[in-house]
Amino acid sequence: MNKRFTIKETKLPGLYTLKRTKIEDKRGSFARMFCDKELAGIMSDRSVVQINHTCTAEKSSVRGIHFQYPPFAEAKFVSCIRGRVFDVVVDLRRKSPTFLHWHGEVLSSENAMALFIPEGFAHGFQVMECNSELLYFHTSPYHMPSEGGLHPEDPKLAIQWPCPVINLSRRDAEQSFLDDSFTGLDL
Ligand SMILES: Cc1cn([C@H]2C[C@H](O)[C@@H](COP(=O)(O)OP(=O)(O)O[C@H]3O[C@H](C)C(=O)[C@H](O)[C@H]3O)O2)c(=O)[nH]c1=O
Repeated sequence: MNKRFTIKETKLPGLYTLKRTKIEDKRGSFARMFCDKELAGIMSDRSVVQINHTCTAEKSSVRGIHFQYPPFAEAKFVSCIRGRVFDVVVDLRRKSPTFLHWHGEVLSSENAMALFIPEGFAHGFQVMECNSELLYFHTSPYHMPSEGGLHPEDPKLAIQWPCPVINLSRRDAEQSFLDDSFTGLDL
């Protein structure tokens, strides 16, 4: 059987795009969403401990940008199973040569693209089609006290969102902008 994922590293070390192989026939298509054997090279000794699902109704809505502090820092495998989103990750690893750099990737059910996001990155997305749905595979359990967040319109990040940012949760809208006191995560 041919490989089920095409894996490529991005310009942010440790962040990978994965394109699912769609097996298509007259009924439609079949794709594998996760495979510990084929993804062992990037999953390493991590395992999936939680799977979350979000549905976001209105185009231009933004969720995020979130992360968890160590020891609850998590790797996330994010896939879009309906619609289309502009997915954004920010490198928060203090020792990284790309500290505070961001990467944007269009994930859609159509392009079958996913992101593997290692520990030390913050994640958010903007909906580009209404009623878009994401699946997240997490390698660390949700731990609310360890949650951290960045404001999606933080000038220090200068994220180029494709549409005006709307529908932020109260928590996200109230995130303060980064200042020089933020030195990142020590991972
Ligand atoms: C993340 C999470 C949340 N929750 C509860 C907490 C709230 O009562 C409710 C909604 O949480 P929140 O508003 O933080 O959901 P999002 O804004 O979609 O957050 C997510 O969106 C960004 C883009 C992400 O990458 C994270 O996976 C996640 O933080 O679900 C849970 O019960 N378990 C969880 O793992």
